[in-house]
Amino acid sequence: MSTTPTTPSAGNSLYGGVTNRRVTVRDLAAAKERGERWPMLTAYDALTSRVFDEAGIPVLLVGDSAANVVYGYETTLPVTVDELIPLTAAVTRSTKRAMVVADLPFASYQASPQQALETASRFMKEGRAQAVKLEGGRAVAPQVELLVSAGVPVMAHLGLTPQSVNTLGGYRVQGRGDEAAENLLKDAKELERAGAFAVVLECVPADLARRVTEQLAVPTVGIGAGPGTDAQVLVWQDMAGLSPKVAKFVKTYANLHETLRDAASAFAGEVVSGAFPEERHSYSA
Ligand SMILES: Nc1nc(=O)c2c([nH]1)NC[C@@H]1CN(c3ccc(C(=O)N[C@@H](CCC(=O)O)C(=O)O)cc3)CN21
Ligand SMILES: CC(C)C(=O)C(=O)O
Ligand SMILES: [Mg+2]
Repeated sequence: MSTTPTTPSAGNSLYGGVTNRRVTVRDLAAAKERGERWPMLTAYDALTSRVFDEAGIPVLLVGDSAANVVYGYETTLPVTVDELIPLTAAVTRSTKRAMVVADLPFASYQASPQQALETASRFMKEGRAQAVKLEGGRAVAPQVELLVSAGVPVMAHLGLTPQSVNTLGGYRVQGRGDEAAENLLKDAKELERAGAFAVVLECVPADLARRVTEQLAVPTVGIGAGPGTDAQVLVWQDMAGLSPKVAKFVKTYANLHETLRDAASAFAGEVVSGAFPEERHSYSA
């Protein structure tokens, strides 16, 4: 498989720069020092993650959003470690260059740092992930500390944390108002202190995300957090126009829903009419 990005960007060491090895946490730290932005996409299977690796996406997240886009659950809460590990293994097997980050699912890390390490070790041993992501503020700082001390790079996730949808009261913008903003900023600093190598900021006001980005040494990854973060992430099916409904923060760069529906309809029509298969699709004796 190709590991050379098809659309290298001159002057960006990360996007199009690193070629013959996996992207590391040090590459991401260096990118922030140079003021270079980078993209992250979710990935859940072999063929699409290969495409994203080829496109030069430096970080792929096997998101617990697989609950929604792969398994068809309403929220991310039901998805299990056993459901996510095979997807993680498929993504790492099919990529050569991207750093693969595995989302730890709901209730697989919150109970204790020990639980977090047991779960993370499965994602690394069985899924061959290079890093894990977990949701939450200072409450999970002890988890981050133990994981990092054990050699597991940890990406943090603040703001709209979908695993807490039931305590947040829905998928709403977080960090509005002075008190909530200061609280989120403190969480971000505490997670950085605990050793997180990056912090996802989901659905927070753009000015707050910019402040967090300025005050942290580690990169921030925004989703619905405005243009001031170091990186941007989207769920790939949202970005590619496959998801039936998307949040306001999504921009669609393709219309896969229409493209695939038209392909399926064309196939169906030709089967019904007998136009497919032709002789060239058939074997002789
Ligand atoms: N396909 C997909 N894309 C995602 O981005 C995503 C998932 N699934 N599953 C897990 C979470 C859930 N996410 C969501 C879901 C809905 C909104 C949403 O509808 N937000 C409102 C904000 C309303 C407000 O407070 O102003 C919106 O209208 O955009 C946001 C994030 C993000 N994650
Ligand atoms: C949207 C990203 C940040 C995520 O956590 C997921 O896809 O699960
Ligand atoms: Mg997630």
